[in-house]
Amino acid sequence: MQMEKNICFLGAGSIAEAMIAGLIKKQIVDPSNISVINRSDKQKIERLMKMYGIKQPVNKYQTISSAEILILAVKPKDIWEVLQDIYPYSHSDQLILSVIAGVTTDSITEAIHHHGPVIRAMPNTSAMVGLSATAIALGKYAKKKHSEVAQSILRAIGTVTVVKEKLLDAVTGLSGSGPAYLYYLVEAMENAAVELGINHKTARELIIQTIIGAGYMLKETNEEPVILREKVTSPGGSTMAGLEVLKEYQFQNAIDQAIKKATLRSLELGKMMMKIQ
Ligand SMILES: NC(=O)C1=CN([C@@H]2O[C@H](COP(=O)(O)OP(=O)(O)OC[C@H]3O[C@@H](n4cnc5c(N)ncnc54)[C@H](O)[C@@H]3O)[C@@H](O)[C@H]2O)C=CC1
Ligand SMILES: O=C(O)[C@@H]1CCC=N1
Repeated sequence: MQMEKNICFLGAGSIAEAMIAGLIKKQIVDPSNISVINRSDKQKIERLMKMYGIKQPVNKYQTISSAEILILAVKPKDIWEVLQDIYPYSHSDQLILSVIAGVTTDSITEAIHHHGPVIRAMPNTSAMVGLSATAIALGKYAKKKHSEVAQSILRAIGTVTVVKEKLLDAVTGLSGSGPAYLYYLVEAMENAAVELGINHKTARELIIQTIIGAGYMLKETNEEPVILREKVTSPGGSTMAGLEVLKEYQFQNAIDQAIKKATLRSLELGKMMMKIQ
């Protein structure tokens, strides 16, 4: 059943577009109930209107005040300006759903000057193909019914897991940024493959299927990754030789540090937002 709610996106970047595409493709919301406000880039809005049939707001502030759900999808550096601009038109009957890294529900609540429900989400760019791993956390005024609405919106772009808000920065470092770590790995695998004489197209096909296959193995077999790894690794074989090099270069330590640094950065982004206030 379609959700009969007016949704207004603030920010029309890649995450907003992925969400719009998912909501329409899965018929969760009728395009006529979606509007998008972007600071600049008229062409982008026109493309979104043409592609998805969404509405162009005639009056920005009327659109904001009549929306039942406001989705905040600008970069962290722009959120303070957005909240300053919209707070006189936002009200406590609206659900505010933010996908912005680092920015806490408390700081949003403080900036909008009312006690309406705020939910913070961290999706990832696999949202574009409906496969985001999204985590959400409820702000102090959000209830179960708001969580259900947020989850039905976010399920349009993949899976949704509810976590405590204090974990969302770690989620950002883990699964928000996670696709970038995997793409970085793919870049390295491709370079090595080409140097070894495999053509680029073949290398790409083999790597994609390897990643999909490993992902499915983890999901379908429920085996621990260490067990799956051991099953690939014959004693004295080629995998063991490869893994020894990864150990020598402290691969696991590098991943550990990357996730922790990304988590810290997410926290810093949130604190910067507090300082702007
Ligand atoms: N790209 C990613 O992998 C993920 C991003 N996020 C979060 O989603 C948010 C958006 O990210 P992207 O979509 O990648 O960014 P983006 O840069 O593609 O899009 C942001 C959009 O906001 C618009 N904008 C800026 N100021 C505005 C204002 N005052 N009013 C209206 N629109 C304004 C910009 O013109 C731009 O189109 C970020 O806060 C990011 O932390 C969350 C999860 C994953
Ligand atoms: O890099 C960023 O800040 C955003 C948050 C998670 C993925 N991209």
